[in-house]
Amino acid sequence: MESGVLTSGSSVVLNGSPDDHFDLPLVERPIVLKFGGTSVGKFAPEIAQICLSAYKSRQIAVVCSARSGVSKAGGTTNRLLKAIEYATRKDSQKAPMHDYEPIISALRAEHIDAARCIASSEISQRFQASVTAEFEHVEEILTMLRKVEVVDPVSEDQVVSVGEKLSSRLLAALLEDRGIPSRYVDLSEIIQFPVPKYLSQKFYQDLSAVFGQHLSQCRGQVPVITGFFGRIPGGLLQSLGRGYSDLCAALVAVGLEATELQVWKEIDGVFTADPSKVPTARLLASLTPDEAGELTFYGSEVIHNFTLEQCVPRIPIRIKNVLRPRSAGTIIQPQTSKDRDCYRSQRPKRPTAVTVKSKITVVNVHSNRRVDSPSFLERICNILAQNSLAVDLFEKNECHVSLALHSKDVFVGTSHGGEKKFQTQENLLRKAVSELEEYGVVDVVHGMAILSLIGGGLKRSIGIAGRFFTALGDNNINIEMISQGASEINISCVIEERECHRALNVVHSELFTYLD
Ligand SMILES: Nc1ncnc2c1ncn2[C@@H]1O[C@H](COP(=O)(O)OP(=O)(O)O)[C@@H](O)[C@H]1O
Ligand SMILES: N[C@@H](CC(=O)OP(=O)(O)O)C(=O)O
Repeated sequence: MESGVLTSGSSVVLNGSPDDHFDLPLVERPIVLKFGGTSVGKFAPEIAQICLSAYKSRQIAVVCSARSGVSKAGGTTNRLLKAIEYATRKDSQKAPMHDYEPIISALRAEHIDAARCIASSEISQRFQASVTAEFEHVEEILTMLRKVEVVDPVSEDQVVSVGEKLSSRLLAALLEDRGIPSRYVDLSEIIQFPVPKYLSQKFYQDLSAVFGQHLSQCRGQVPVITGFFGRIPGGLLQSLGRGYSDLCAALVAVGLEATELQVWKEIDGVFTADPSKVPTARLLASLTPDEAGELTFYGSEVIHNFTLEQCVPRIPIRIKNVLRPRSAGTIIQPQTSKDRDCYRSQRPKRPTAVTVKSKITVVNVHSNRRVDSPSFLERICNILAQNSLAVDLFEKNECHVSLALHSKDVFVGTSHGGEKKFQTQENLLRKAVSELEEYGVVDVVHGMAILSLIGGGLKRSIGIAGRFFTALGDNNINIEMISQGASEINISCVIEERECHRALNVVHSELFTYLD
């Protein structure tokens, strides 16, 4: 088969071995490489080199997020969102510090400056012209928004999508510059079919098939794809939130029946603990999708949940480091339910990783016994649901319930004018607590963290929980709440947030020394 030719596949089978899921022979299935914002922002030439090496031996497709500088917080997406916020402020004409123009000028200058790594002046000029045109369009939208002083989801998406459009244009230009036939692929208006109100798995299956068909047109060229896709009524940002480019890469991988999705970061892969907090943490060669999902949920977000959901059980995901491309990274292998049972029985009887999730509030409700035990639980769940409060850990006995909640702003709807409405979790909690007080004495403890031990082998391991809690106790780390059972691969407890760094290290040296 011709190098770089992509073919789409659309079969979807949810059981059987991973290779049974595909129509295409192995040789025709590409690798999808996804690059995050900080990597594209800092290491575009290194990324071009990675693509070149991969392209020499395989068919590849590339997905890019918007450029960031040192951190995602100061990245293109955040600054475009800030520009929208300034444009729609009611006092935008009056307050010079809320002028969005300096933000746009700086972004334009940075993108033009990024063209420095393109050697060919012709390719560089073409890229720079696209930067100018994209920002002219952004300015037109922002001028309109300044007049109406409110943002609608379509305009928000149009502005935000420019981040991914320009990073993908940059990488496509760089690949062309390095002699790889490449094609910039804009997915920001790819959805031309009815979108259901709730984004179901069927919708994602249809979408990945559409991506696959669209990309099969890149005959003989490496597609460099915007990690932004749309249009979704209500907006991509509002429907999915941040991290959508990981989802996009997963859907591209499914649509192209990729042999592997490689998510390139600035870290070697998944470690036994966050290496920025635990210096002795070790790189894990492999991880099950269940373990990766638990790790992500409980604070170690190395891989986005969306990506896992779409790739599992079909496509392996490999986390790799843009700065150490020769390192094999960490692979998350798809598993069928049969594999899972077999794997669990073979998994070492020890934990895989320890993680911490901060910004936790614990709510304890001691029943006044005005309602019986089952109704007590039902009322509590209703109050939480009515107040849009999600619970991370839940413990109950006959007359006592403890809840651990992660504090974040909660999206509670859109006004008639299209304005997004958020509530801080604190406000939602205050209201919920006043309602819970009808059923008992409520106390609220802020400044907590969830410490979790994750591992496929935990269920069959005797004595691990004991060593986990003893290590904490021996080091005077107080445990506010314990939970084991909701997931058989996770043992969690709630501790004070100020102790979480120490707790991670204490638990790591007690339970992960087998690696030394
Ligand atoms: N178990 C873990 N293994 C690897 N990284 C972890 C783990 N837990 C937390 N992290 C953190 O996740 C981040 C992963 O890196 P990266 O994805 O490149 O950063 P970003 O989230 O800024 O894109 C790092 O900041 C790392 O400290
Ligand atoms: N640029 C988007 C999409 C994204 O997924 O970014 P990253 O791959 O850098 O996490 C965001 O900031 O949310």
